[in-house]
Amino acid sequence: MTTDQILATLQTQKPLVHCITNYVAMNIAANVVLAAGASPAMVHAEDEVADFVPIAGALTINIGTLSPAWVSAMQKAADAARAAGKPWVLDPVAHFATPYRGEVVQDLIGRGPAIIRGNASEIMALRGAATAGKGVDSGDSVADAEAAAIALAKAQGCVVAVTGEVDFVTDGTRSARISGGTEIMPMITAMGCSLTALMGGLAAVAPAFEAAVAALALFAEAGNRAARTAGGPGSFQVAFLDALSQIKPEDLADDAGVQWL
Ligand SMILES: Nc1ncnc2c1ncn2[C@@H]1O[C@H](COP(=O)(O)OP(=O)(O)OP(=O)(O)O)[C@@H](O)[C@H]1O
Ligand SMILES: Cc1ncsc1CCO
Ligand SMILES: [Mg+2]
Repeated sequence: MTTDQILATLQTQKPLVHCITNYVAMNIAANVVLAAGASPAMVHAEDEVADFVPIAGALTINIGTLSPAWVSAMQKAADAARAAGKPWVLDPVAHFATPYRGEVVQDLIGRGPAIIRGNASEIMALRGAATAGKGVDSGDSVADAEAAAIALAKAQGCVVAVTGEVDFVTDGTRSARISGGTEIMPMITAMGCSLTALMGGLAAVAPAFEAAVAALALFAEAGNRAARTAGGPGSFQVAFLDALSQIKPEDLADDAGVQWL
């Protein structure tokens, strides 16, 4: 499927996206999913996630503000997604920062995500590479993470998406680079978390590799448009949601900014 077909399908089907994300991201991630045309639900109680996953089109798990009850819910949700044949997307926020985060992420990877989406430092650290990242923000370039992304995709049999100035997506065999967006984007918290939620929505209606590329192309185009009017990070966030809601499938038909490798 092409990016314009994927966006058109999302907007017609309006898939329900089950998001387990962090306290920082919950509001903007839900608004991003809605602006693109899908339907978010932030559901993280351990007693209900396994019942919610089967009614959703896809699941996303972000470990940003984890704690034991949340981790248990993430594990149950991931297992339910696998059992129901629903794709799920993992966002390994700052997993290298503490042993607890690292152990949780390794456990979740073992539960079969369809896509792992992280910034360059997060993806490099998943392959044991030294990184300059300290917390949730990346300290490394995407170019330096490409080899790790390919190795990770091959080892886990999943799609890996690395974000930064120019994004990189790979399934271990095919790869793509996506350019666009603006340097204002990393100045707004939870843009990456929101992207992960949107990627889940697109993975509900398209194969994982194409869905990941489509999510990045959509973010790049919305970022380009918002940068034309924004005066800084505050107004950019508002302009970004407006732009995302105004992008039509045909606006992405030329695949501008996507380099298929
Ligand atoms: N310098 C940049 N120029 C253009 N776009 C960028 C730049 N940095 C990040 N982006 C875009 O911002 C979005 C979020 O990517 P980023 O790598 O900042 O995620 P992240 O570090 O996981 O964010 P967070 O943890 O705050 O949610 C992606 O769409 C990415 O393409
Ligand atoms: C700032 C922050 N802290 C934990 S999660 C999060 C959102 C960006 O990843
Ligand atoms: Mg992040």
